[in-house]
Amino acid sequence: MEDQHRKKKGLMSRLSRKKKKTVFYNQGSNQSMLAVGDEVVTYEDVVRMESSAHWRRPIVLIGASGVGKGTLIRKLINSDHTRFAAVVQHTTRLVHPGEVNGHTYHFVTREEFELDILQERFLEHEEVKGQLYGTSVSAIKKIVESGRVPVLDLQPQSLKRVRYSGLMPYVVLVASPRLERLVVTRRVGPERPTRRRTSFQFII
Ligand SMILES: Nc1ncnc2c1ncn2[C@@H]1O[C@H](COP(=O)(O)OP(=O)(O)OP(=O)(O)O)[C@@H](O)[C@H]1O
Repeated sequence: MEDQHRKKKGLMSRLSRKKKKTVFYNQGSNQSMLAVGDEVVTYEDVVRMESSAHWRRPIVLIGASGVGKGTLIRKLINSDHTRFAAVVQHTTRLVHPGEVNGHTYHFVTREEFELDILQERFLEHEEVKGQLYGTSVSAIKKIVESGRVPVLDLQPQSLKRVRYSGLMPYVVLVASPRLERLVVTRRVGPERPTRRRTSFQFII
């Protein structure tokens, strides 16, 4: 009996030792979304988190370029605008006629954008043709506060940031169908005039 008790105690103390070993990241503030080092977390406590009336968990899709993430996001949002919403990106590009600030994009100056980068306000950002585009934590939180579920796609390398952003998203990997299916369903049309079979292999 005592032997059994000692065995159990031994197991418990091994578990709690293991738990203590795992703090590799500074998780304190908003500033701390980046890893302190490049260590990989090998163990962490996991709890089930459901969406509630107070916190809608964002849905983040990841997957190869062209697999259909954007298409799925549009379908989901169009299925119920009162429930799901797209995340409005920030950009430094000029406003085009008919575009509305805060609706199409949050239009900001390069100085404002760069300040936001320094303050780690973006989950990810990129420069395309000399203009900056980024997905901010605040744009996602705004949707959550409106009682809707933000739906967005991110690069896999942004997952570490999203992990420490406090957003607690559901992350869904959009896997590709088989090559034969891709060739049939993504037939050449006005949208994709010259898609070759080999280019599908990048999606798989
Ligand atoms: N289930 C599907 N059946 C047929 N065509 C599809 C399907 N899903 C997506 N497509 C088409 O495949 C192309 C790529 O889709 P989409 O832009 O949604 O991919 P993506 O993963 O968002 O790509 P990226 O990350 O490069 O923006 C589009 O032309 C889209 O119309």
